[in-house]
Amino acid sequence: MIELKNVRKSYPDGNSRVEVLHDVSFEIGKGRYAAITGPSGSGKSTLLHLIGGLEPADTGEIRVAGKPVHQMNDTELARLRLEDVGYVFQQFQLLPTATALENVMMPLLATKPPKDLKVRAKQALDRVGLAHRASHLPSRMSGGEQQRTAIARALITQPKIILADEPTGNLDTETGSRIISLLEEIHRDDGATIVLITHDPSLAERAEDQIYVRDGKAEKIIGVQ
Ligand SMILES: Nc1ncnc2c1ncn2[C@@H]1O[C@H](COP(=O)(O)OP(=O)(O)OP(=O)(O)O)[C@@H](O)[C@H]1O
Repeated sequence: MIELKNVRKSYPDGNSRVEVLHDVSFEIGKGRYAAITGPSGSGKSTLLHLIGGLEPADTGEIRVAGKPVHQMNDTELARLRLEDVGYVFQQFQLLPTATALENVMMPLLATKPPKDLKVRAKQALDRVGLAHRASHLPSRMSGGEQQRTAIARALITQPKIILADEPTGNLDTETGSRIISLLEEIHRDDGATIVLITHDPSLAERAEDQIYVRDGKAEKIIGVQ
């Protein structure tokens, strides 16, 4: 489902460039639940951005759902982000002036919205246990509720892959654990491939695969469960 081959990524640093990822190669199989761990600044978010087509790699090959991300133009990348991948971020990234329901509808408003969009958004909110919060603004919801809304927003496009960047980073331990249980449930019931960045070893251990990023390299530990 996700395949990286000899991927390199650098960023500008003054007059030169600093290479964050050197020659990274690994695969994550269809329907697997993988955790990415590693020290702060090691390149975990960068790796997720490359997989999700948010940023280009310098060199190497990236295939997502069988499609060559490294060869895509902007239109194809936009379609990948819309159709194949759902994102969940540490800071939730909800629109503050929109209700929970409107936030969940948002990804499909940019395209030709399906006629039953509102019904689908309500179902997605119900799925994450938030049917009763549909008309609330993010500021009137707890952190856990905001992250559930963000997960419902990721689910509205029925993505094959969910990329979650430290989704529990702004939550207390118990709320964070419930968010991880929800992602596990989506993985189990929908067969979605989940890639989770976490600093918490106990959360990483709950994943089927672990990818450890350090010194610009990624080492995969296969079949932990
Ligand atoms: N857009 C950018 N421009 C320049 N440097 C960047 C950019 N994005 C990331 N970096 C640098 O790349 C390195 C890796 O960043 P990244 O956010 O991928 O690490 P991370 O492992 O996710 O870190 P953390 O665990 O602290 O979130 C860091 O040194 C960071 O400063």
